[in-house]
Amino acid sequence: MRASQQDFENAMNQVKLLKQDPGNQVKLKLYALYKQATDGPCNVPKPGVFDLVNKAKWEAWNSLGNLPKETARQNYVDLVSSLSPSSEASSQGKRGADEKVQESKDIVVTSEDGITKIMLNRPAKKNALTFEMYKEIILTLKNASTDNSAIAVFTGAGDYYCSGNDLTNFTSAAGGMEEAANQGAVVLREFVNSFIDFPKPLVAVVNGPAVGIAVTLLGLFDAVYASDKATFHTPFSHLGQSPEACSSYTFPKMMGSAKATEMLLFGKKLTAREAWAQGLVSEVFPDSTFEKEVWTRLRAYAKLPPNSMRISKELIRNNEKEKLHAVNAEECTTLKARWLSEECINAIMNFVSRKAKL
Ligand SMILES: CCCCCC/C=C/C(=O)SCCNC(=O)CCNC(=O)[C@H](O)C(C)(C)COP(=O)(O)OP(=O)(O)OC[C@H]1O[C@@H](n2cnc3c(N)ncnc32)[C@H](O)[C@@H]1OP(=O)(O)O
Repeated sequence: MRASQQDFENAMNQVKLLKQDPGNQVKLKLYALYKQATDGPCNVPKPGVFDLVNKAKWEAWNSLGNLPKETARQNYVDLVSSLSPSSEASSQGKRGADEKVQESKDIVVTSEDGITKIMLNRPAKKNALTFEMYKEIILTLKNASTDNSAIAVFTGAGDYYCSGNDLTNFTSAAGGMEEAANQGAVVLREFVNSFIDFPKPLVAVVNGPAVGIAVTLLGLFDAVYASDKATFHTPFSHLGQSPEACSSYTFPKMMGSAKATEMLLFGKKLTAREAWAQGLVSEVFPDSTFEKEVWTRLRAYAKLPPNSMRISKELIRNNEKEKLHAVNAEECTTLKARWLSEECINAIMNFVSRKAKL
């Protein structure tokens, strides 16, 4: 049966009630189907190269070609019903001891042997962080701070630990670049705050290369174990951006300003051993025995008295907490302006159009 105009309007209202952001790709698809169903095939000129958001919307609409209005209306209704509360609920997962505690495509959270393991699971994109992943991690850390685990551990699936921020986060955002930058700064601030405030020992198991925010965040971890295949790269100047995750404070403090400058201003990539020598990494392991050695050690650490570990962490972190929050706020304000700069837009466009890689 074909969707009626009433079904279409109901679906439009349903979209406004979605509790979970369906993600940029779905939002673009919804936009395109809506335009096709109401105006027919794309009939407006292609926006300019710097008008990233409207260009992405135009491309999504234009890609529907001569799809009939009725089919677009039906596809819109079908897409909205696939995002209905029942499917939203199923992506939330269940909680419990020694089992998968959160089921999501890109972040897999398990709890076993007193360890909450948070695995970035987008290996085809080198575990680049989408807006949705930032939000999921905020929720995951909130849950992990009160669950029955003793420690929390981040790692990556596949050959990378994480290639940092997904550079298409801004190019595919619906709603304008300025709006995306505003929202990005709010999400980033909350995301970094959740690391500053996390009350239990937080460990990174860096299984491969780490880029951008995946590196800067390490300054807020309590221990960082790295495979000798891992590298640490913060190419902020290459991207027209500036440091985040409190690294403008933690890196100079940890490694001295001369070494921090090489990383944060000049984008020098460090090997795992160099990162260890700078104090960013606790210990480096041969890749062949990395997983076995590290997880055996972490299982032993997770048996230590949890309250004692939490209280000791609190003593250490409390000396710095206020400062870290202030640095985070300032870095987010600075980055928001950077994201709207020509330097940054050009760098992202070059990556998206495959002209530049690190
Ligand atoms: C709430 C917002 C907060 C923002 C905080 C600010 C954070 C800043 C940063 O993190 S800056 C760092 C950003 N990251 C990068 O600049 C890395 C870009 N990626 C690369 O240079 C390369 O992909 C690589 C060196 C990581 C890996 O190269 P290679 O081994 O040759 O693999 P591919 O390039 O073919 O990658 C495979 C596949 O993954 C996609 N991809 C990889 N990284 C990213 C990324 N960061 N963003 C988006 N997509 C990424 C890549 O495009 C390929 O996709 P494809 O197969 O072509 O569809």
